[in-house]
Amino acid sequence: MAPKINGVGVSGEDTRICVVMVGLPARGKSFIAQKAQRYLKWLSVPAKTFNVGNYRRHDAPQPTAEFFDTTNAEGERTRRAAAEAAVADMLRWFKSGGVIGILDATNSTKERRKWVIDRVQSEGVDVLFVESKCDDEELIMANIRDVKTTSPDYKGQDPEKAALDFRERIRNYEKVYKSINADGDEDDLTYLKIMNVGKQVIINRIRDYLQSRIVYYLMNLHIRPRSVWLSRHGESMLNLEGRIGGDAGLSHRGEEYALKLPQLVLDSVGSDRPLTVWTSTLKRTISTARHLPKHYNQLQWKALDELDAGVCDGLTYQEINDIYPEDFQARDEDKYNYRYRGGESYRDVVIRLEPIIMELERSEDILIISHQAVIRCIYAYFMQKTQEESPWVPVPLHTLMKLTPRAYGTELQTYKANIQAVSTWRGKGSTARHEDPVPEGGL
Ligand SMILES: O=P(O)(O)OC[C@H]1O[C@@](CO)(OP(=O)(O)O)[C@@H](O)[C@@H]1O
Repeated sequence: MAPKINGVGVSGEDTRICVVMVGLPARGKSFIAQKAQRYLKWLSVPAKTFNVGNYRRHDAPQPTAEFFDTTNAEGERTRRAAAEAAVADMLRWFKSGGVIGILDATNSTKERRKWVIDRVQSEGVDVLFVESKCDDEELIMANIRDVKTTSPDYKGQDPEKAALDFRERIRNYEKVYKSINADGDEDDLTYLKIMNVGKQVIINRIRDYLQSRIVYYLMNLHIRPRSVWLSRHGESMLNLEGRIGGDAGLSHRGEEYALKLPQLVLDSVGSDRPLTVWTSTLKRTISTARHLPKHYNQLQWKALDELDAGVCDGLTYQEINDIYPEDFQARDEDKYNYRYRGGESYRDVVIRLEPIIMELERSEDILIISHQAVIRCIYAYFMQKTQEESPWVPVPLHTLMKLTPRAYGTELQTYKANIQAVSTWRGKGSTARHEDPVPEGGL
């Protein structure tokens, strides 16, 4: 079946792309590869990263810098074998239905790039090179700090010695590194060159829809420190009744949350640095945001409105089960894909949230005040939740969540307002108005 992105089949029955990372060590290649994989999987595009370093570690678990000297024949052989094993695995994975394979390695010479093209294209897979070039010392240093503390190559070693060795390794790569098309003879390659993580980009010969989607996403990434805060609206009058959807105002306790939110945010931000606030267009989120400081910019997004329950809007789960028992059961069986009659599925919500994610990636500090289903979808993007898990993640009312992107994942902190609220979480099969207790996990 043709893969689908944003609900549209991508061009051709068998679009398969090998995204080949290029660049010196400590240039954020793995960060970019991981993010691209996460984004694509969130959009239901089968994507997988093949990290050549992981293959190399089988034979050379903790090599010193001289292993990476190109005059070291043994090192060269081992590295070549690791690249071959990674690409062979990737090609097998493509045969089993993979769509975007990401080859995470330095691929820093023209010869290596030529080899990858020959190997991969002969199997009918297109190649998109993504080079991360960086001469910003601060960024490089941050990456070196990260590597020396997190890389299995230096596990158990003195961090300072590790940093020195890693710098030496980089120098060995620098001796042979050629930026893509630096000599003008790689002009026929399809590539995206990102300088200093987004300050400048060069795009060459991007061919199809899916390639341009990947490129557009990567162009919007930045690595300046920032966080994203998520909160549901305060408890609503319909939440009290256990009714879904609608456009009700806040309950008394919901109003209390709205009043407490500015302090909760301030405690979490740790300074009066302003945030940009995004709400949905529904009353309950706008009311929740209304006591936030005036110097916070506020924006309403239709895309942040709650999952549309169609004919079930305003009903309790018990009423849905009574009137549409087959629908109730179908939703429990496949909650991600179930679309309410005349309404939406979680999959539909992810599709309409895609521009929000893109905008989030471009932005600095943002506070989003939205709804249970929408927050689950955004949370799934940052925390890599599967489609089976995400529609069931508990997202309690009156709780602020802070997500901070880090090199290899997202850090989560939660802040409880300590204002009571009903539970709107519902377990499989249940028709309870307010199910309690709510399982651990999520917020
Ligand atoms: O997908 P489920 O678990 O039904 O949760 C979504 C539901 O959560 C609710 C509350 O029950 O969201 P919210 O109060 O955040 O607007 C409903 O409006 C919505 O239909």
